[in-house]
Amino acid sequence: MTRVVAQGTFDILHPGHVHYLQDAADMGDELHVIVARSVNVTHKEPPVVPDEQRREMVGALKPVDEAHLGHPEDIFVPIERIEPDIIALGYDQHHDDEQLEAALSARGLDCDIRRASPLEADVADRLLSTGRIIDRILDERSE
Ligand SMILES: Cc1cc2nc3c(=O)[nH]c(=O)nc-3n(C[C@H](O)[C@H](O)[C@H](O)COP(=O)(O)O)c2cc1C
Ligand SMILES: Nc1ncnc2c1ncn2[C@@H]1O[C@H](COP(=O)(O)OP(=O)(O)OP(=O)(O)O)[C@@H](O)[C@H]1O
Repeated sequence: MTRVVAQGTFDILHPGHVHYLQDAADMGDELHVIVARSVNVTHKEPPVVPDEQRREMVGALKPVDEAHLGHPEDIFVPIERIEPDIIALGYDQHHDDEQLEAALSARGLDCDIRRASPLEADVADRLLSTGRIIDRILDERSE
């Protein structure tokens, strides 16, 4: 039984998220997703959708066995509980693979770090990022 963890903000869902989660699910037998708390999304605009609602939507996706809300202060607490064999980072996630592996080892956690693949837009009109969806809403719905 290989347990995989994926993680991210997942504010407004789109097919890039589904692709990432399917890719992560294909790395093992059971997929757990850690949904970042709004307070920890500091590297970009914070999410619009509340924490628990994002967790609920991610948990409803086919590749996902269980969705968890992240810890507010210590990102290694959910990892200690879930005990994954693999952590699947998204293709563009800012975490440094080696630093993350070292921090996990320092906490006595032994997991493989892998990178998922990107889903690129095949037609110009596909919206494969939450930021692009929000930009489109602002363009088309503002007076
Ligand atoms: C191994 C790992 C564990 C994480 N655990 C948590 C957590 O417990 N709580 C949380 O708020 N975010 C957690 N995160 C999410 C990061 O904070 C996160 O990558 C970022 O805020 C989400 O941004 P993104 O959607 O642009 O990747 C975790 C990330 C990684 C790589
Ligand atoms: N087009 C995509 N292809 C593959 N993975 C994706 C794609 N878009 C997002 N992901 C992955 O989904 C996870 C959650 O991403 P996140 O919630 O930051 O969405 P986002 O659409 O990239 O957001 P934003 O546009 O605000 O940066 C990350 O691991 C990210 O790499």
